[in-house]
Amino acid sequence: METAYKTYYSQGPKNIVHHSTEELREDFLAEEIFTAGKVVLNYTHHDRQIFGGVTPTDKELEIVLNKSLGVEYFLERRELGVINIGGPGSIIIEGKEEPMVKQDGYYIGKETKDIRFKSDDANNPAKFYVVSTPAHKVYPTVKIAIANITPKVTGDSKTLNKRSIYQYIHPNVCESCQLQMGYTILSEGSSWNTMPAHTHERRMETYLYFDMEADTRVFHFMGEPDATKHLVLSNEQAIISPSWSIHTGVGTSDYTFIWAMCGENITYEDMDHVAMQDLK
Ligand SMILES: O=C[C@H](O)[C@@H](O)CC(=O)C(=O)O
Ligand SMILES: [Zn+2]
Repeated sequence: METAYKTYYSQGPKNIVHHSTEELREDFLAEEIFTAGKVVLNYTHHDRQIFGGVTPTDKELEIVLNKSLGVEYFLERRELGVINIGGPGSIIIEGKEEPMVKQDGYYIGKETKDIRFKSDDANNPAKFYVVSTPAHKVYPTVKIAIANITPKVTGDSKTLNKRSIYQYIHPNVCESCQLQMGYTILSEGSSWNTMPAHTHERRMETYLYFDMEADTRVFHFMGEPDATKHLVLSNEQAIISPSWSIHTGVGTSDYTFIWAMCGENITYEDMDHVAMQDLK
């Protein structure tokens, strides 16, 4: 059965000048990513990134997108990144099963036909965050464990932004056509991600915020640097950041996030840094 998705059309900075809070949420926020026993997908026309959650319980799940993408099978012309943020599970790729504990990831190359997602315990399901981008070359499928990544430690506790950036899908770890994906963990007492802020006109990005208590909120900021707006996010919600927008957030307590980018290049450092005096 074809997997449904929610479509988000592209938005330019002029569109959002008069957006109400509700309209901002409708155009940029994915409110529920992990639904027990289901595949939940979102399709943004910003660089045609697909992002969502696969939460298997008592049976295996797969992503079926043939008719809606106009292809024979999901990854005919796409690549896929996966990171498990839930209980232990496994991924079965072309019949070969690999265990996936929390923080295990995968790069799955174009032309992979059969991918199934499974949880060890239906009461503590795996939560596979998945991001797919258009791809035109086959690169090898690689399992990625957080323990094998040397994080980039950045920020400072004085400015409340000390954090470790784990680059999962990055040229240091594996090849990809355009997908870049990683996991950022804030140090205790730090609450700002991606501050100082940046844009990257050449790439869009999506963020998934998670590992939050029920009452914790992240104030996520978006918009052109001199016209920022915010949305309030709770646990396991995701947000689209167009290439022209900053993307930064501050939490009321602990949180973690996964970022995923695609566009013209895979040069992680290719950012347009915003000076503090230019933020409005
Ligand atoms: O373009 C790069 C992305 O925004 C993230 O990698 C930023 C991030 O993890 C952070 O600064 O906390
Ligand atoms: Zn960024």
